[in-house]
Amino acid sequence: MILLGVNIDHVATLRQARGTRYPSPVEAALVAETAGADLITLHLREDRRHIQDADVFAMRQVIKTRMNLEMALTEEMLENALRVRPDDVCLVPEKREEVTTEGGLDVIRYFDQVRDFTRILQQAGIRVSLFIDADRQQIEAGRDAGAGVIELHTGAYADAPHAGEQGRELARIREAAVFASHLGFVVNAGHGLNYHNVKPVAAIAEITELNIGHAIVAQALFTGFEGAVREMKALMLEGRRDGHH
Ligand SMILES: CC(=O)[C@@H](O)[C@H](O)COP(=O)(O)O
Ligand SMILES: NCC(=O)COP(=O)(O)O
Repeated sequence: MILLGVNIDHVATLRQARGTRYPSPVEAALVAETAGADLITLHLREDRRHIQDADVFAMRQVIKTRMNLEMALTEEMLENALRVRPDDVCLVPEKREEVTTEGGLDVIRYFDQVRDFTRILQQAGIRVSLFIDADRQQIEAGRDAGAGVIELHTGAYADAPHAGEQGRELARIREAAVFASHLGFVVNAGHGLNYHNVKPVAAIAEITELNIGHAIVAQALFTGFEGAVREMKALMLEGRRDGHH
């Protein structure tokens, strides 16, 4: 089984471009669920460049599957999460000047804070995922911090300039997924996945869930949002079933 988390951040990007009320990320989330999304992911960034606080609260009221809130390691976001009570929180690094999430959370460097946030969120009944690079030491630090889920950052794989580099990055992801799975983690993956590169990642049996957003929202411009979600889910299931690409 491989689950699809549809990240609806960039529906909000289009709305924020003009400050209108449309397109609605909430409407997109409901369409995505109808189209086969197993959960909805949204990233409330500190700079509110796309998802707004109101989107998070509205989403909480209507999502029928699972709500996965991505957030930075800040007190503000922790308070937010405890108010909203998403099903999952994914702790991600944030830098104001970044175009998109550049790397994984440095669990080793911020160990105490990761451990404390993880405990507080888990005590509130929220499952905690750590968005990390495919790195054994980071995975082990995540275990020591008490997290039960990791999401492997697939950006380096997605951005690889040629097949050789892409193959090496895929091998790193596969090894990390096997290692983390043996440690008892639920292993997810995401960032930069699209219709051309998703199948090899979906073929990794230790991966439970892929979080995909930008490519789906982009495809929706041409085929509609429902079709874009259905196509991505179909490719993922194909990749998993075939076990190859
Ligand atoms: C953490 C992650 O990989 C995604 O949520 C990504 O951050 C999408 O949001 P941005 O495109 O704003 O980075
Ligand atoms: N954590 C990855 C995510 O939620 C979506 O990332 P992207 O597909 O928008 O790059």
